[in-house]
Amino acid sequence: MSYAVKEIFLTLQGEGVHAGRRAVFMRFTGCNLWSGLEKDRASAVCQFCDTDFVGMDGAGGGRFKTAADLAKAAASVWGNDPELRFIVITGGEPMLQIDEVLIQALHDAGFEIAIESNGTLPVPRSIDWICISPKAGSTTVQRSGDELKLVWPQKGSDWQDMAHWDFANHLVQPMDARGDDAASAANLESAIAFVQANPKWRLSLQTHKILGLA
Ligand SMILES: C[S@@+](CC[C@H](N)C(=O)[O-])C[C@H]1O[C@@H](n2cnc3c(N)ncnc32)[C@H](O)[C@@H]1O
Ligand SMILES: Nc1nc2[nH]cc(C(=O)O)c2c(=O)[nH]1
Ligand code: SF4
Ligand SMILES: [Mg+2]
Repeated sequence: MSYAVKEIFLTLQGEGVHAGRRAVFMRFTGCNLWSGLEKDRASAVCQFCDTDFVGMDGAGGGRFKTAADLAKAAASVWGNDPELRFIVITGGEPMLQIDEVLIQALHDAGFEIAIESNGTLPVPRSIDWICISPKAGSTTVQRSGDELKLVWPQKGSDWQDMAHWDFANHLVQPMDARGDDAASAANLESAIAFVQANPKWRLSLQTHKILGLA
């Protein structure tokens, strides 16, 4: 199988438990909860997405024929130092494309692998760090992992039920209202109040946006 990749870039992981860590980001094309086209946003299952995952035209993007080719591209973005290689696989929805062959190729290249997934498809435990971000209106089948990251607020999401799923870390991340600063500020305030009331949950900020990183 081949892989459709939007972009591959070096940055710091902005979100969650690994925030601040040097990471290669590999963003796969396509999602099962939104086409990625603005004309479809209002009718999509997931309507708040902050990401362009359409096409293969980003930096380092393209169609990769083999897992080995893709792992080689990721290694070259990391640079020469083989130490502490860390890759975050995201999208779009990366589980539409990731397979064991790719996971093995990235491990062979020395990467510790993290994933950002909406949890609608099972995620293999061969991935080292599983972050699931459930979306209201979809069925989360992947109910275990390292990090549950709930975008907040989300009408129709049952966080009390989620708290019983098998995750090591529980985070709430304020919804970026994409240009509506007042709404973003209200979402942040609401997320802080939620954490103040529910000590099982921690705040995750999108620090890359604060820092002006990709
Ligand atoms: C773009 S998604 C790609 C991975 C996967 N499809 C998912 O939803 O988890 C990456 C992360 O950004 C979060 N996210 C997307 N739009 C957001 C927004 N407007 N505000 C805050 N977080 C957002 C998602 O919930 C997810 O945790
Ligand atoms: N720096 C940075 N950190 C991130 N963490 C999760 C992201 C994502 O889009 O999946 C993301 C992203 O797009 N950039
Ligand atoms: S599931 Fe993830 S990639 Fe898909 S539209 Fe929602 S936030 Fe964006
Ligand atoms: Mg992002």
